[in-house]
Amino acid sequence: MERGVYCLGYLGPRGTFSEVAAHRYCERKKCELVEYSSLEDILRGVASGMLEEGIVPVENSTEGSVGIVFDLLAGPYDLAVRGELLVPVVHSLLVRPGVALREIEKVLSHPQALAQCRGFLHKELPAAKWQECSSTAAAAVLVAGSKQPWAALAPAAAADVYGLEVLIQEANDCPDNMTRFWVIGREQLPCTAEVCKTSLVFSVCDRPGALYLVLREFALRDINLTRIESRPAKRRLGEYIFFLDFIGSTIDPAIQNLLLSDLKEITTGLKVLGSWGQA
Ligand SMILES: O=C(O)C(=O)C[C@]1(C(=O)O)C=C[C@@H](O)C=C1
Repeated sequence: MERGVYCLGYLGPRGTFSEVAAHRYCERKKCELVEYSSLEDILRGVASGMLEEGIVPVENSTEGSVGIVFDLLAGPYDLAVRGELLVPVVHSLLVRPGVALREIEKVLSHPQALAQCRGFLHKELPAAKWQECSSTAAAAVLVAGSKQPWAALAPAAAADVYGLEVLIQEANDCPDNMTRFWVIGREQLPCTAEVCKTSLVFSVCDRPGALYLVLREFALRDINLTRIESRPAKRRLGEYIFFLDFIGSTIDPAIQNLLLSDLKEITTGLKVLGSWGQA
């Protein structure tokens, strides 16, 4: 592939919500968009230097975190969070022209999308089977290429790309459905925006008050936390790592002191994922 100056990886094919996020991000810089069929491949592409950056979904307002991204950032890949974008997510039910709602036997989409439309599917298509695909647009491709009465949950814009029809405009259960995307690069960038966020992942000893002691450091400094979540440490059942986002930048000396000194002493492992301007 001929390489432009700046390659941004996203979850393809054309027509995904990730592509919407990628285009929004690229309004600010000239990008060459490179499509991938898995989030891990995007991170691997960034780590290997094939891509300058990748854009990945990390959190949805209905379904919560995209666990795989957090696991990969905490574990095998030493990558940096450099930005975030919030994208409104409206799932439409797409069919081949002429297919009616009562005929639909199977609904295809990304597992996040199926889950965000769970109520709609139970109510409107209780007998239809669900098939998970690598993305919403990948589901649209399969529906377009099949002779079966199938439907895809995908952005309405994917209908034009793949010659489908929008049967139901909005199938998501929550009207303000929104997904947060992170821009991932290799090195961390200094955040100088008016409001910065910083993300870290840490572990603590299994003893009373261990997590409290970490949170206390933030409370004492009047630092506002914006997200905290535990994920399995993948060693033993009941062992966790914690992901925490807060308002502040790693260029602030007080934050540097907190991360490099105070938190280091009361955690058993600490990795800063980066600072970026709040969306
Ligand atoms: O399949 C897509 O269109 C994507 O961009 C992926 C993805 C996700 O993984 O969360 C992005 C936004 C929506 O939450 C549903 C699916």
